[in-house]
Amino acid sequence: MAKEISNGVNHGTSKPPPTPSPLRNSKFSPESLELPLFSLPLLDGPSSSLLCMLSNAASAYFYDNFTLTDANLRILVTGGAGFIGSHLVDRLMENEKNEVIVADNFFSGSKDNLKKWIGNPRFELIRHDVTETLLVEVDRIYHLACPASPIFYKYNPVKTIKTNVIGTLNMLGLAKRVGARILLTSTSEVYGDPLEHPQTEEYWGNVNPIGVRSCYDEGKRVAETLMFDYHRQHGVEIRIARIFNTYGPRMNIDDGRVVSNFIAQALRGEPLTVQSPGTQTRSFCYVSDMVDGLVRLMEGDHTGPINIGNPGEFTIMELAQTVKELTNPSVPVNVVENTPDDPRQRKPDISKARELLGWEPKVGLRQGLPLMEEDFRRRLAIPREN
Ligand SMILES: NC(=O)c1ccc[n+]([C@@H]2O[C@H](COP(=O)([O-])OP(=O)(O)OC[C@H]3O[C@@H](n4cnc5c(N)ncnc54)[C@H](O)[C@@H]3O)[C@@H](O)[C@H]2O)c1
Ligand SMILES: O=C(O)[C@H]1O[C@H](OP(=O)(O)OP(=O)(O)OC[C@H]2O[C@@H](n3ccc(=O)[nH]c3=O)[C@H](O)[C@@H]2O)[C@H](O)[C@@H](O)[C@@H]1O
Repeated sequence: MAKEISNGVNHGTSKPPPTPSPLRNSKFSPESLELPLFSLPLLDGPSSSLLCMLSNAASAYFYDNFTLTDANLRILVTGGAGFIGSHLVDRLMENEKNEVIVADNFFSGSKDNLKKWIGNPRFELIRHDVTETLLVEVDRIYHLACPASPIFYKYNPVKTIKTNVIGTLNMLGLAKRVGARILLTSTSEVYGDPLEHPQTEEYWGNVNPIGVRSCYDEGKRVAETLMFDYHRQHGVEIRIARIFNTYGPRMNIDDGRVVSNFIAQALRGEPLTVQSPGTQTRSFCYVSDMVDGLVRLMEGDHTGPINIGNPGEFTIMELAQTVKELTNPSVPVNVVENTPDDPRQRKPDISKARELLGWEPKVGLRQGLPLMEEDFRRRLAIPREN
């Protein structure tokens, strides 16, 4: 059972949940709708299937006839206390018609990231582990819950794979039951150590199934499979984003990812640790661009998978030199040992995102790094010297 921690109010089972929002809209007329075939047979018992039919049908009507800004949506964000999740919550809460529920176990996320929304009547925060079932009446599920830094996901690999597999199964079960649309934040790691470059969505990947990263990359691959099986078998409306390295304010300062490591090291005057050989490449997407892509994918018409990332490609050594130049030119750059199975190259082909979502990133690395540096300076209490 989820423990409620926000607003001093129990938002769990003590009061009946309001009707899903498309049904709450006064212009909705269920009689005028043809119910979709995929809601049959009644696999979950009559009441939930009926709810699913009505909600799916209502959504179809609703989105054909109204612009997004007219929508009253109740939105669940799993992993919403984390880095990308908390920025997504900010974006969703900006629309005053939205209600947002965050479910997070705070493994790598923090209530601090959401503090500006705590107490807002349109916002609820639930301490909840997605490996347990959750019942909330929602229209949308952004399913982000999963540690993303390799250090965090390798810390307890069995838990990581449970989060990816059982957690996604639970969220798909919820989506099916309440007729919600669900978006999975998958990863470029499904391409493994890619033999095709740049990576298109058609590429099936080159992944080690038994390596130390497998709990994460194979876990996400199974999560994608589950999404498509629920879609084909149960008609659940799905969206899959394949996210490429994303950076920005609110990353955990010591979470081990490369951009946060380099900025923290530069600010502390410590050597930047380039893991060998330093010629491996990554493509870095600023978090506001990522959130924009996720919302467009969720509200668009395409299941995906769709790559969302910045196609600008940098070697890790180039990244270190750029951080050094922008943040602290006096720090040394050291080459240190790498970890197993580190992908040698990564760059998204974003043709699909451009064509199907009308999306492309706007913030370049040299614009984004200083924004992140400001946030890290504030949190580390290292003011800029004039
Ligand atoms: N940031 C990136 O570069 C990147 C790249 C590819 C994919 N992604 C995906 O995007 C999502 C968010 O990544 P992020 O960078 O914000 O990571 P993050 O670690 O900051 O956020 C993950 C959130 O999920 C929560 N969480 C973890 N396990 C949970 C569980 N079992 N139950 C409930 N909550 C749980 C954490 O506490 C945290 O708040 C993840 O699914 C990640 O795989 C991120
Ligand atoms: O884009 C993705 O799909 C994935 O990107 C990252 O995974 P990874 O690229 O391995 O992230 P980092 O730990 O930031 O490493 C990037 C590169 O920097 C190197 N690195 C890392 C840290 C460091 O201090 N120095 C350093 O050189 C690593 O060896 C690696 O080559 C994310 O952390 C994953 O959650 C995400 O799924």
